[in-house]
Amino acid sequence: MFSAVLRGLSAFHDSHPFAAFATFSVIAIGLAYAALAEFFKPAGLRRGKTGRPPKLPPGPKGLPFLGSLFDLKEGRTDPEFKWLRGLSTNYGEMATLHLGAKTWVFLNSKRVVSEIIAKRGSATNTRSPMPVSSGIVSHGHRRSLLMTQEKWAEPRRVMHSLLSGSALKQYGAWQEMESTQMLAEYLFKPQLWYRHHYRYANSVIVRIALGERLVKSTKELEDMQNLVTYFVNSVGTSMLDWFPDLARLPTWLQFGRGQWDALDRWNYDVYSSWWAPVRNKILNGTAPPSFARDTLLHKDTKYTGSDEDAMYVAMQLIEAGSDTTREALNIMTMAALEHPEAFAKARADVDRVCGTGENVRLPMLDDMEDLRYICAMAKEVLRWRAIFPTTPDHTASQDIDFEGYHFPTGTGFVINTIAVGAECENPEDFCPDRWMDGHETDITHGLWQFGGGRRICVGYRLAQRSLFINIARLVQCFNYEANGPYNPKILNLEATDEPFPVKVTVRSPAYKKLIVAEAERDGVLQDAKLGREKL
Ligand code: HEM
Repeated sequence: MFSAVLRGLSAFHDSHPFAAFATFSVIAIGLAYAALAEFFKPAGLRRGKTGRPPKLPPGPKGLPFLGSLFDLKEGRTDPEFKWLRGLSTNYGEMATLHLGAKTWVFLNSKRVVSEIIAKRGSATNTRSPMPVSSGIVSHGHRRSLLMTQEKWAEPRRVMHSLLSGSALKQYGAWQEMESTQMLAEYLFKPQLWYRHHYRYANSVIVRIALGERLVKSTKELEDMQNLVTYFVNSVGTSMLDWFPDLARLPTWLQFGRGQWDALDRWNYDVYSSWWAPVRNKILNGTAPPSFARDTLLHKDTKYTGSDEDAMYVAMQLIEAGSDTTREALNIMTMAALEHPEAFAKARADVDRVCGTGENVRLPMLDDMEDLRYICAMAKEVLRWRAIFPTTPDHTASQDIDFEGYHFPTGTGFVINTIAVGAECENPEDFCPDRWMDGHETDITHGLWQFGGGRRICVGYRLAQRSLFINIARLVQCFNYEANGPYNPKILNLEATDEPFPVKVTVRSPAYKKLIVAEAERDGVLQDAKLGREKL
């Protein structure tokens, strides 16, 4: 039979050589396409561990092979986030997207986020492989944010002990002191308001992680901020991240590999320049208390990673902790320009608790229970303009059945924070009052901007306290007005220079006096007066 087919093909080739060539080519291309399509089939279209066929929510069809990759790229950078909003209006609470060899289900409502990310957290706590962003540009150590479950458990264990419970009390004093310095910097250099946000955020987390107050030049700080921006922008921009099997090819066949290796080297050098002096002091016994000294490099804590792992854990904490807090304070500034009525209400709340005139004092972290409008404002800042329009994927480590759907192992779940944040009345308005529900002091109650489940942001309590103390003090002491045209939807969060034009002035000479006195008492007045070259 087979030889008869061969004889027939041979005869066809002899009699019609051109037609035969065309036919064979079409067949070969078809077979190659089918083989590749099978090899790169998105995770959500495969059978999972139970062997049952998938049943997924609806979603855009996308292109062959690439799926909706182009839409995702544009959708996450559009200042209006129309595409991300559309996923909710067009497909409902869940929308399935095939992205290269991955399948991500976008969770568009609080209800499904709570069901999948929180209630089923033990089955949705890993991440899909990202060879570039969590491997190549991280010197093979992987970014904690993107680590898969097996790799992540150890760094998460040590980070957790650092950022919860009693440790927060100790950090509170540092947060208040750095915040006082920030107010003084606002006084002396109001035009650099955005840099003061970064110095504050960076200084707090550097002190926690490495034990010392920040002594870095503007250039070093900019390097660090740029590094984070490049890293964040590297996530999902390479085909290797969407087709992780391609990372098994020889490196010379991996398109664009050179630029990722260069980013890795830069990253490694910047990290080492921050880490090495601290490590040396720890080794020769002269280092002050810190997460690095007392946890990562301390023999009693049994941290199982290598020295280099420790560096990546400490430095990633600094990365994750400083840029986000800085960005949130920039969003607060935009809210002050756009919604002066909310700003005035917040100031009245602070004045009620901290007084005015002769008896005025700065708000402290202990005022949180009494300053609930400020707590609500911190939540609204994060809802109103999302720092992360989508969270990283929470990938299923087992098959999941939910409301008639069957999600196979390997399906990723992503919180669409734009759609979820718009589940309220007049979502475009900046309205802290919407959070005055008795849960103001619990920043994750009803708010998914820190992610959720077992991968919830390690630093959310620290971040909450930073936002609280700084929002309370800034609304109390300073006035904001626009200093030129701007677009309220474009925050330029990545900019190292002024992201939008703002004129900041101190509320009155009495507040100037208060800030100077407090900065002097905390011993940070001189630091605040220094030029930005060394702080
Ligand atoms: C406004 C401030 C912040 C926001 C909006 C934010 C947001 C997030 C989000 C969305 C995630 C992913 C969560 C998930 O996958 O469900 C995350 C993870 C993380 N965040 Fe934050 N974050 C902030 C501040 C901080 C701070 C201050 C620190 C450190 C001190 C920090 C450290 C981390 C780390 C280490 C992870 C990785 C957690 C893991 O994968 O297990 N973040 N953050």
